[in-house]
Amino acid sequence: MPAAKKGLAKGKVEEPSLLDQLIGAVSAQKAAFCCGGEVQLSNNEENLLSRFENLTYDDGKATSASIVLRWDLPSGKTVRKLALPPSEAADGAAVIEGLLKHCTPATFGKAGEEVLDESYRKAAKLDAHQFSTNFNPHDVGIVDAISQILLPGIAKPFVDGKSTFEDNLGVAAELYKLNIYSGPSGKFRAHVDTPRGAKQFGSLVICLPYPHEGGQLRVAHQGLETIFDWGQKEANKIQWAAFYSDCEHEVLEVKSGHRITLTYNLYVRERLGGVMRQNTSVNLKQYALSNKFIDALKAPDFMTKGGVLGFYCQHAYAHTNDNHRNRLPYALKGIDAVFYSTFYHLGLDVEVRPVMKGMPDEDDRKLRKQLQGAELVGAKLHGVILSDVGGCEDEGSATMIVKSKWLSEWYKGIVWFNEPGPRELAMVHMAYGNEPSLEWHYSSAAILVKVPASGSELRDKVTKG
Ligand SMILES: O=C(O)CCC(=O)C(=O)O
Ligand SMILES: [Fe+2]
Repeated sequence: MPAAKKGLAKGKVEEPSLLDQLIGAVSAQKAAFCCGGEVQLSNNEENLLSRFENLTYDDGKATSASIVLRWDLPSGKTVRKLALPPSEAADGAAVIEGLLKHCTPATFGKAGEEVLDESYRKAAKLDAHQFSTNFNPHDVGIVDAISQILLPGIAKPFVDGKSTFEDNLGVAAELYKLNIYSGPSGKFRAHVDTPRGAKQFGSLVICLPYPHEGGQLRVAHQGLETIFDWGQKEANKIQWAAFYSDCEHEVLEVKSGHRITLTYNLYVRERLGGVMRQNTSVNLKQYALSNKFIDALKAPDFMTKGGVLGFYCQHAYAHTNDNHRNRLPYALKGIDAVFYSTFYHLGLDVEVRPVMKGMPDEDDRKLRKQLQGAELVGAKLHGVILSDVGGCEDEGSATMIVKSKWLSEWYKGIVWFNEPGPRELAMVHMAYGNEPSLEWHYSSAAILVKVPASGSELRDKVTKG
């Protein structure tokens, strides 16, 4: 830590205690600037077949098949292949020499230009379009681990005009280069990677199983550093590290062998919610619901005057919690997501609203009659309403109090598909009586779709699709 160094130079201030150092290392997310690990290789076909059998990592580690690299020869007509770890029989060393022959020297970015300088970076490279591999960091849980450790430090809620959400974000790892740092002098001096666009937040390095010594990766951030030493004599595992773009890092000199790596750019991207977007990769027309609904709309006697379809969400979303409500509709899942996105993509007016079904018994007969078959639909999603109204006799019935404080409208004639699902506390107010007490009201999240009337422009548009 810089402060400690200054103190020591004067010979007055003592080294911070181990505990202080530990606290310093954990504070303000400092410790979560990089992560890494290893994945064992499995040569046994049976093990590979069952490698996704374990639900948790407590039950067994993820393993990887041995890795195959294929690359194009400059003519573009022939493809070469290298299996890793190298088998002696296949004369791995000769194949590596062949691979190196088809690589070009790796450059690095300096003041916006690609520079070749072997005193700074000595390595060979293939660009992502020049090779392919059966290895994918998603398969062995590496991308999930990065999402869990590095993403929270950068996933600030982003605003898309409608909602703010950070739980919906995930990590995309894009293959960037194959690099070979060969002994005795392969290296990459201390540098910071150039992010490729605003959504890149870090880099992932996968060290493939090939014998080498040295070539440690040093990653530094705010006075802390981690060293990843991947040298191995008997290459039997894949090792990896991921770090934020603003971390200084370097590859120390490789002493012997070849340090073969795959590098990936890490991007932050929407993980949940894509189904609800205009440019989704899901074809909503393939939902049975979509076609059935279009058929119904085509029938002249189906909701001729238009109306409202209602579907109570089947999953719980904490929709009256101020921190969570903005994530709807993007956090909808399962059948709720299918229902919402089907109608949304047909171009209809669809919203998630809180609904209070079954208001308390209403004493006032006139009001009771009026409200028969009506549901109280919240005007929008919002936090729990706490009110001190209701403590006196003349403050009206519970129904009237809720209606006056809980921003809502009465809806009659909603065509419901199902019964209310999970309920959340929506409003609390005083209740008049001998003893002071509280009255609690609950709402369910529901998806409401406005069905256009027969002959309307919108209905014609939807049916002609
Ligand atoms: O190979 C490594 O460990 C790091 C490589 C690196 O820093 C880079 O490709 O920018
Ligand atoms: Fe780098």
